[in-house]
Amino acid sequence: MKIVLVGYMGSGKSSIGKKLAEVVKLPFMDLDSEIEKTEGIAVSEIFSQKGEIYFRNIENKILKKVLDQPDNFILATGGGTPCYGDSMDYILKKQGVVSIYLRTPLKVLVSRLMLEKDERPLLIHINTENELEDFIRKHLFERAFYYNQAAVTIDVVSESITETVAKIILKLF
Ligand SMILES: Nc1ncnc2c1ncn2[C@@H]1O[C@H](COP(=O)(O)OP(=O)(O)O)[C@@H](O)[C@H]1O
Ligand SMILES: O=C(O)C1=C[C@@H](OP(=O)(O)O)[C@@H](O)[C@H](O)C1
Ligand SMILES: [Mg+2]
Repeated sequence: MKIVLVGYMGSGKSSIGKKLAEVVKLPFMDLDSEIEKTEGIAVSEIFSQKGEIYFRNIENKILKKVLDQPDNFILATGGGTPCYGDSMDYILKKQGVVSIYLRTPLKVLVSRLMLEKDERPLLIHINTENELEDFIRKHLFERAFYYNQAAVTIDVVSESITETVAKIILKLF
């Protein structure tokens, strides 16, 4: 089985994906790390040096490369991955792939991302918690159209990473 995690920034795709992969003993891949390996620079540097459009193109190409390989894996995508080009269709049509949307309440995203917003190029212009909440509310509204197409939705609420992993395993295996 190939598992692809989608969802907003801070929903826990990278942390939950890593833990899930350990538990089910499958290789873990993070699309952002794959992009960084290919480009030789950090995602934030790709945004600042080459721009978002360049990032979205390379993200779409590397997603397809990962999905086309024959081995099973757990893949954490980036928050924008399914929302550009034909990426979500490619995920949905790929044989053997189960897509999972980690649906996370706005308040939880705000509190997590307030602590980590400097690591995320789309949030660098944001200063206050109110600004962050407004930004995420609108952005999530636009992006939910893509996330909601995932085969499975897991409500993350505010339980621990281990609990969310257990929830995914119960639903899938
Ligand atoms: N229950 C939880 N599930 C997932 N992440 C959590 C949880 N509680 C706190 N976190 C923290 O929230 C952040 C989620 O970020 P990350 O895994 O990078 O998400 P994403 O890859 O979706 O942006 C991490 O710092 C993680 O440790
Ligand atoms: O939502 C987005 O557009 C992005 C999310 C990030 O990944 P995470 O969702 O893992 O933070 C990363 O791909 C990039 O900063 C853009
Ligand atoms: Mg991530």
